[in-house]
Amino acid sequence: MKIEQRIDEAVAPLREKIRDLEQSFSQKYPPVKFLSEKDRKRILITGGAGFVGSHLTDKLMMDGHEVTVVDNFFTGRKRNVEHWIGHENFELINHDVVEPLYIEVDQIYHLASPASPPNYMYNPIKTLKTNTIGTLNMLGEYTNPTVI
Ligand SMILES: O=c1ccn([C@@H]2O[C@H](COP(=O)(O)OP(=O)(O)O[C@H]3OC[C@@H](O)[C@H](O)[C@H]3O)[C@@H](O)[C@H]2O)c(=O)[nH]1
Repeated sequence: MKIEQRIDEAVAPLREKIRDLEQSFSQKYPPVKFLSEKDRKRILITGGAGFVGSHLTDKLMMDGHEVTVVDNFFTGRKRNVEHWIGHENFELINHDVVEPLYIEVDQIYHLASPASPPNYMYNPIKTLKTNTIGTLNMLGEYTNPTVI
């Protein structure tokens, strides 16, 4: 094998890494208001990758809050919130609300549920667990929560 060919092969993965880095630096987020520490809330949205949750995520992020989305992606999709991934005010956690979650927040929007009837009936027992144990988990983990 020629030396030039060897060099090309060794350099190819580095070129790819540089391209990825350039892309991540040039990534633009939707415009976000600046909120002072006093006004900025830490908000948890369960089911935040779903239809309602992802629009709520957009609104609260653009208002300048810190948003944590918890979703098990049963019906929701990562692509619904992917435009926020990497933003300092945003976090995405793949988690099933039936399991406890320890996280300190000021407000909770609890939207994790298979809302549409076919999804609701796909596994009725799991749906019941999500709606009962999931809600209890959201209510129980916080000292002074506002759960909406
Ligand atoms: O156990 C579960 C079940 C569901 N989820 C998540 O909860 C979210 C629920 O979002 P869905 O889009 O299914 O449901 P939504 O309530 O947001 O909207 C739904 O009701 C209103 C209709 O107009 C919409 O078309 C319909 O999608 C999803 O992201 C899903 O993955 C969990 O995180 N855990």
